[in-house]
Amino acid sequence: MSTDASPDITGSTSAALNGTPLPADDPERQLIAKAVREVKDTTPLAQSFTNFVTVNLVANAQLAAGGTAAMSYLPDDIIDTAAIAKATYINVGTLLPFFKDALGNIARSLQAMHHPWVLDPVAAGIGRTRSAILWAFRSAPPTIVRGNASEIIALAGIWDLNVPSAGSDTGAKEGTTRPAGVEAVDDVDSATNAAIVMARYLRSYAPNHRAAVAVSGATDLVTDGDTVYRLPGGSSMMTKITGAGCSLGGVTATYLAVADPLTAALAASALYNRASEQAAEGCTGPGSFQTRFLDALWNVTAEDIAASPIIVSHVPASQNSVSPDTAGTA
Ligand SMILES: Nc1ncnc2c1ncn2[C@@H]1O[C@H](COP(=O)(O)OP(=O)(O)OP(=O)(O)O)[C@@H](O)[C@H]1O
Ligand SMILES: Cc1ncsc1CCO
Ligand SMILES: [Mg+2]
Repeated sequence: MSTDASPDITGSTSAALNGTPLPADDPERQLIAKAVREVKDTTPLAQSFTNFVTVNLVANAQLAAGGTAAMSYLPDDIIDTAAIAKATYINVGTLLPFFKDALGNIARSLQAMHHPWVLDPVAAGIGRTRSAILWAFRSAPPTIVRGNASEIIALAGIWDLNVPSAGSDTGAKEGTTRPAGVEAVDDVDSATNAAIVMARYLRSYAPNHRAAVAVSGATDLVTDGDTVYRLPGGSSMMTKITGAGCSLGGVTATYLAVADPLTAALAASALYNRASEQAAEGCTGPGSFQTRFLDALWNVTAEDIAASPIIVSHVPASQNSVSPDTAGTA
């Protein structure tokens, strides 16, 4: 890895927002606006296998963004629904022993169908059963992984991806199995290298070689493996309701139903930032915040979402040789 002063493969040196603003006329902003409008116009179905704590918020958020929802827990239901849904969301927050084999089989079926899906690796690193399920996804991986920083670092460890340590030349792995519960104990920037290496790994399996990883936090990070996008803003009230991250994963799947993975992840993150800012104005606590947040998901415009502040940095060309083959894959 790099032997100069740059401590990670993005060239980012600190938690500060390194990089340059995404220009107002960048084509990616048009793609974001198009995805947001297309969801509102076409009401696409993204199905979910999601946790029992936040299932209602996931469905309501997908509806508020303009999509539609179907929650499935039977493997044959999920496969049948995948044939009619444009994308699927799998969230491993509340597992049962039965799912140990079922979820791996479902992922392999989705892979055979070339069906795009989003994984939220909730609490990655906690429990042998969850780790076995996440391991099973390694050879039939999702199109997008969306999690908090600790989950992304832990999943990279479970998948044995060769994530270079920030500031070192050793190639040592970060966060091999770091248990973090459902809440992050790492900041978003510390998951940058894990996110880049993971995105490259995902895209090596994607039918059209397009994939993305989204890391949520005070400033969200989205990468396709070549470019890192940081999306500041939002409201810390998001940490006072359960399911902000889970429903972000569901809405990411809604956008994935109509858009490429990078655009879907950017659109969902930007929508959540703008909607949570709007919701925080005048809320009196978590209850009114959640209600106002659903209204804001409905009311924020495609133009507002596409005009969001986005900071871009490119993975240094010298590191572009990092590939799934050298990233610790089997
Ligand atoms: N301190 C913060 N300030 C602003 N926005 C935040 C903050 N923390 C989280 N968010 C936003 O909250 C949403 C969920 O991110 P978070 O990292 O909390 O997910 P999570 O840990 O998976 O959540 P959960 O597991 O509770 O569903 C994202 O839209 C993110 O931008
Ligand atoms: C609180 C909680 N426990 C398992 S899943 C979940 C929702 C947030 O991830
Ligand atoms: Mg979560």
